Amino acid sequence: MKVAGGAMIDRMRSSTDRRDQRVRVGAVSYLNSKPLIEGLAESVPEARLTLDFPSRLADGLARGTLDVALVPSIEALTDPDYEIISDACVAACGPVLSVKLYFRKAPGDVKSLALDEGSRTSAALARVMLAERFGVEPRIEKFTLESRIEDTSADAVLMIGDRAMLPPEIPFVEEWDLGEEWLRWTGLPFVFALWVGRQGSDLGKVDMALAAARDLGVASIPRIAERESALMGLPLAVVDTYLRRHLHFTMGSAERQGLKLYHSLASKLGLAPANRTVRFCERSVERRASRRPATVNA
Ligand SMILES: C=C(O[C@@H]1C=C(C(=O)O)C=C[C@H]1O)C(=O)O
Repeated sequence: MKVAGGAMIDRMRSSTDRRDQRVRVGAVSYLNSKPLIEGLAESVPEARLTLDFPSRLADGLARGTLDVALVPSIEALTDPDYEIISDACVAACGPVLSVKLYFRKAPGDVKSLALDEGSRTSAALARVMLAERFGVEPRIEKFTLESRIEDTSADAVLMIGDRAMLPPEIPFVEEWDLGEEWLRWTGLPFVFALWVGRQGSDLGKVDMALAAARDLGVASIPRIAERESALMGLPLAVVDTYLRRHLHFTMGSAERQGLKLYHSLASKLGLAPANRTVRFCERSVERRASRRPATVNA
């Protein structure tokens, strides 16, 4: 008999204690995920939607307190039972605007790196780029969700999500947009987050609903941008351009290629399990051509 570890025990407990039988869906609370969850709560009443930071969603899925989550793309490799259940994703082909690495020293001289606590994928991507391109493997520090960039003295600081969309008030010697750097380096789009569930779990119609919510969300970007810019206090043009031009929300073959390359580079550095490939649930493989906006790289 296999002895259950902490995460497995949590998972067993959470599945036996449950009175609420609704499918527990976790989505990222950042602006970038709004087009993926448009109308989702209403369209699948048999699901319960919660919003949180990406790293916390990954922990919830691992512990079994979530059945499906929009997790950092590196997390798809962490459990052999995981599968990607939708072609809906958060991706960029060029500058992403909300994943920034700020340098106090030239990249080749970085000895300490503060990583946004909300991130897993960009955190590993920053380390991959520094190792592969500059041969540096800095000491890692945590950049907490409450911290301001002035609070850390690390040589480089990674910030993601809504707070990364505002320019820092202190000067840095160099700044990378990781979507832009990845495209320049590999010629491929980058997938930041994707919908993952456990193979064999009964998700009802949730996987279909995720694609439908994305289609509705993408068609509703002008309305979402108006609503969110007012809530966030950001200019409408910035929010609209971010959602319409910088991000895209469908995983096609180029995105899967980018994901595969990223996973192999992360594994090589010991940041993801080696010799594991992600499993795509049949319905998650997009049959249409990739719909990246042509203007992004122009
Ligand atoms: C584009 C972004 O993608 C996010 C980046 C993630 C990560 O680095 O782990 C996870 C989820 C995405 O929502 C962003 O947060 O700005």
